[in-house]
Amino acid sequence: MDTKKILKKHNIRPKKNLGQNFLINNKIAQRQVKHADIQPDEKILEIGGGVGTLTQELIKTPGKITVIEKDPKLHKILKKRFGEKITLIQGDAIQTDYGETDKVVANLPYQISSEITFKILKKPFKKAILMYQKEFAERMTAKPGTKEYGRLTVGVDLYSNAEILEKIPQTAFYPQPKVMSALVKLTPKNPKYTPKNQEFFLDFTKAIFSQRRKKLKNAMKNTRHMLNPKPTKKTLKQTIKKLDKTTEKRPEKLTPSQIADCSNKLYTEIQKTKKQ
Ligand SMILES: C[S@@+](CC[C@H](N)C(=O)[O-])C[C@H]1O[C@@H](n2cnc3c(N)ncnc32)[C@H](O)[C@@H]1O
Repeated sequence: MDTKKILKKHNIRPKKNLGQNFLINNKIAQRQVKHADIQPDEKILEIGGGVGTLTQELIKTPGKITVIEKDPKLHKILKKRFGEKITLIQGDAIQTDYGETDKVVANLPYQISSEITFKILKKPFKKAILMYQKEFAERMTAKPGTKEYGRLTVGVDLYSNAEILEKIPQTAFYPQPKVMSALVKLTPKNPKYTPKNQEFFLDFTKAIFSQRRKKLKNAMKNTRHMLNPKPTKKTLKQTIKKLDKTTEKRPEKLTPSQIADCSNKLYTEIQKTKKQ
């Protein structure tokens, strides 16, 4: 069914604060669902159902579809359109415990891109096909040494391989967003090493990228207070010595593996001093 017609019929005025840029191009929704390659009985989660443009494609697959929608008015429309065919949750996807899921397919409300991405990544999943603002997608998939490379890249890389599938023009949405979008595929990865403490790693990454143009050793010294557990000055000095040449580089030039190595070594040293 035509998205604009449904919006008109229900007198929906798109809400900016809920990121309501509705997809009006069914072909894109179809491609998005095809990318997800949904198998019988797989648990599929859609975040932000809107008036159901993507949902109407998802229900054609053999998956078990769960849709979360925050806006009560849109929730009502989805209930009327899809009834028993889907599990429908009215609520905030950030706060809601949506249980286990195999695949996530969504045109995300862009203001929660970061928070919802990490929520997805931190739980077991097989694949996610997600629409983001193009700039955000480029930061997720950036290479070290580029201006887009940063803590988002490194954080996402810890859990998954991220790939831009296609760039999507503003005309695919109503109302048209100011910037282009991009469809991204996330697949979980088996890390070569597991950072001992993932939250520590994410804090460490945030800390050092707040000083991305300083040498790592100085960035680490300047941001000691941002870490939990916080290393003593002595522990930090010892770790920097052990890390040797890596700490002479700028954070923006380090690969995700090098950053994880630094974070792991620091975390291990902190644990050692705690035991003493
Ligand atoms: C970009 S629109 C996509 C709508 C629809 N899936 C489509 O493709 O046209 C984002 C949707 O997410 C909903 N939304 C915004 N914040 C949300 C949140 N925190 N939790 C769940 N849904 C949210 C909005 O109301 C809106 O329907």
